[in-house]
Amino acid sequence: MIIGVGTKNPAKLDAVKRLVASENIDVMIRGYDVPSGISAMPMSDAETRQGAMNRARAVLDADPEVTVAIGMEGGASRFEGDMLLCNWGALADRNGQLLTAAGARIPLPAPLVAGIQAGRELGDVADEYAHQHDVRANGGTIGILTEGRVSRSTMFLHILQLLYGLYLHQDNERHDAKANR
Ligand SMILES: O=P(O)(O)OP(=O)(O)OP(=O)(O)OC[C@H]1O[C@@H](n2cnc3c(O)ncnc32)[C@H](O)[C@@H]1O
Ligand SMILES: [Mg+2]
Repeated sequence: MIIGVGTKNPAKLDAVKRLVASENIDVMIRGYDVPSGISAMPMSDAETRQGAMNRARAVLDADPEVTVAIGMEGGASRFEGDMLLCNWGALADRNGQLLTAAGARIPLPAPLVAGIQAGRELGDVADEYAHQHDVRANGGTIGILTEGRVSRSTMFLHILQLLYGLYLHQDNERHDAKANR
């Protein structure tokens, strides 16, 4: 069985590796450079979730060998005067199932908000803010802002645990429905 992931970003792929290891799932993980179909810096929950769903569907289209596809997308979302870091994941399978789940959210500090409001990508602004290179592929903005307590990979792992749990739950529901017929 092959799990296809709609990214080449190591922080996101690491989250999938950690899920597979912790759940003891016997699969191969493949990363695909697929389009998210949204802007490079999504500015709402709706757009961010759409990006995650688009990536998952695009992976199923890209490789017929993939049985389950995952898309992960990061973005920002306005909430009561704050700009929150927001992240979404999507899981799609060949039976037309499409599940989504969101991750932890924290307000972005003013310098980061100013950067993305000026139309820049958060990853670039975060590099400058933290004086680091390629924050997006390593601990992520959430890692910087939490002093390493929660990395981008750990945040996405949580989303993947939600998705995998939801997927198992759907499966159980289907079996129960069949048994009660
Ligand atoms: O290669 P892909 O999978 O596209 O990975 P990415 O790092 O570009 O991540 P996203 O497209 O999901 O994120 C959309 C934008 O938000 C930025 N971003 C989101 N979350 C971030 C985080 O925790 N740390 C750094 N940048 C982040 C990212 O750099 C992009 O500009
Ligand atoms: Mg991107």
